[in-house]
Amino acid sequence: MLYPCRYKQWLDKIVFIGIRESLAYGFWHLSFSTLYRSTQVVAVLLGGMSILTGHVTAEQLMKYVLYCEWLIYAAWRVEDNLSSLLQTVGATENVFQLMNLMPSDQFLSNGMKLQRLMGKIEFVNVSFYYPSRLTVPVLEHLNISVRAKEMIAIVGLSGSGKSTLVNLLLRLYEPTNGEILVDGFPLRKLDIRWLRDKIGFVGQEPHLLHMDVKSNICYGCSRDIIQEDIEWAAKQAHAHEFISSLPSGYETIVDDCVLSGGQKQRIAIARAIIRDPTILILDEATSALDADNEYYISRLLHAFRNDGRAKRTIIVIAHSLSTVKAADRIMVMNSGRVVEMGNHAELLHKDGLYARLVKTKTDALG
Ligand SMILES: Nc1ncnc2c1ncn2[C@@H]1O[C@H](COP(=O)(O)OP(=O)(O)OP(=O)(O)O)[C@@H](O)[C@H]1O
Repeated sequence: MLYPCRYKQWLDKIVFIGIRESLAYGFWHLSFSTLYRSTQVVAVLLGGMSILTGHVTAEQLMKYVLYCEWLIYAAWRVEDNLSSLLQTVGATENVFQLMNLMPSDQFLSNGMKLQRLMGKIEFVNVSFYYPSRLTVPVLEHLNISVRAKEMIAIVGLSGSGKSTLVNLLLRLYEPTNGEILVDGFPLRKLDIRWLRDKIGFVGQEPHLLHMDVKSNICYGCSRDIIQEDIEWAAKQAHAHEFISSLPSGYETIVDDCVLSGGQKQRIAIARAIIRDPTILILDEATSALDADNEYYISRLLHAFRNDGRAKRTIIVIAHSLSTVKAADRIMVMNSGRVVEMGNHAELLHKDGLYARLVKTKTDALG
């Protein structure tokens, strides 16, 4: 009941401010119009009498009325502009407050940069609560070890903590307890920019920026990229064909509303693999793909797994059996804990949660 109550309080506040603003505007316009019109009436009445008595000429009266009108109109405009100016000053203050915010500590401190990242990942007794929900444990005493160049699939019921685990690995949050190690070094001691540069991440809802496809694919990539690299990445992600059919091919301007969910996901996958990351993380990155494209992406993961040169550590949160089967090991999560670990055949044989997930939804596990 806490959230609806707070929401209502804010709505009431907005309504109160809105009513006050409308009343103030109404009062101001009423008084100004009254003053404006009555000035004209008084001027014409008094001026008319003065013309009759011969004190002023009709021409002088007309000039007087016109000057008054201009003056009042100008005063009105000044007031209008002044109130816009005050609103702008208020908004600018907020913008400056945001600009003055300091980056978080992890960006300010210079952490370690390893000579070569191998991609070994360990979670040692990691527990985690989101700062906004300190009473609900999301991960509890997690102990995981992912070997360098291993492909791990994470499956589990919705809300079991799969994305949270990835958020911790990306250091978007710090574990409440325990330690995450990368190549044996504590994650919090590594240079976060350097580490993120070595990680390719595709999230559940990838965002495209309003620029051409080419720039969207190489966005955030620190090495020099040529057109062949971009096309190679797009081909790997099975995006080349649809990109080539766009009006200007790789130069077509796109954004979030122009492409379908599956097309955006394929561009995001191309964006992740063009960086040649040591660690590739896919969080439900194929959820919007049709069966054909899903199959091709799982083949790509297969290729990464089997080709010695392309091998990298891959963590994939997936809902599809074809992707999950491509993994060396499958990690099954339930209520923030790892409840099963093994390959597809071993887990089926175990007849636990994984087997149940496979049985209930033959091709949907995440
Ligand atoms: N930013 C957040 N603040 C508070 N609680 C959160 C936040 N993000 C997730 N949670 C909670 O943490 C729990 C785990 O969420 P998480 O997204 O990690 O699960 P998931 O297994 O990835 O689920 P799904 O498969 O539906 O994506 C859920 O109960 C969720 O409500």
